[in-house]
Amino acid sequence: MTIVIALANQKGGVGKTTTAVNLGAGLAAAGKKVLIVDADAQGNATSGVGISKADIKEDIYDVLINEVPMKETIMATQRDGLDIVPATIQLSGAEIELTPQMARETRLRESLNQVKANYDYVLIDCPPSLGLITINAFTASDSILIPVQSEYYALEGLSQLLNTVELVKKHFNKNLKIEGVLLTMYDSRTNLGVQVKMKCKVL
Ligand SMILES: Nc1ncnc2c1ncn2[C@@H]1O[C@H](COP(=O)(O)OP(=O)(O)OP(=O)(O)O)[C@@H](O)[C@H]1O
Repeated sequence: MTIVIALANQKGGVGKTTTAVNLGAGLAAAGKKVLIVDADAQGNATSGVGISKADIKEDIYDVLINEVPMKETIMATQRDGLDIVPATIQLSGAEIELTPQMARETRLRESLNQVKANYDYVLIDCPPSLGLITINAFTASDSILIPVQSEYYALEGLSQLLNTVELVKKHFNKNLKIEGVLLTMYDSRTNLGVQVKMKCKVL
């Protein structure tokens, strides 16, 4: 059975993309079939797995807005077992374009449902916001892995993130779970690092 995990935190630069790419590559190296869905307009997961922007014909924007079947956007990477649905900067307009559309919260789930049986794991790299794209990711996922950077404002905004999870559970995906908090850029030699780790443990 396929496991779909969203990497999410509306704070920027906490390690969502780095985790998606490395977890994806690690799972593929362990013999699993993995699809990364790049849902961030910066397209860093796309370039992170070695895809050149010039080679992308259709991307996640076309899936969400133009209803292009996801299988037509999937690109193989150089690593066996690791595929990606790429993102480009055109995704930055998608939040606004999705707003008046029918089934705007469930579009990613519906398109993913057509391909996910081909994979053991699907990892969705979310943008640094709690907008419609992140809601689409939560609606399509079994669980959410929350990278938290070990820094001063690490836990700020986490309650908003958890509220969004509750709303998605209530309206679109009652089985959605929190996979866990992943502490990134942790330095055990600093008091701050140790304090953030303790706070994450009591969450
Ligand atoms: N575990 C880590 N240790 C050290 N540096 C890291 C780690 N994870 C990520 N970084 C670095 O932190 C920066 C931000 O990481 P990344 O792009 O993965 O974050 P992000 O949450 O996806 O960002 P955004 O919110 O902009 O999408 C990058 O320069 C990355 O190389």
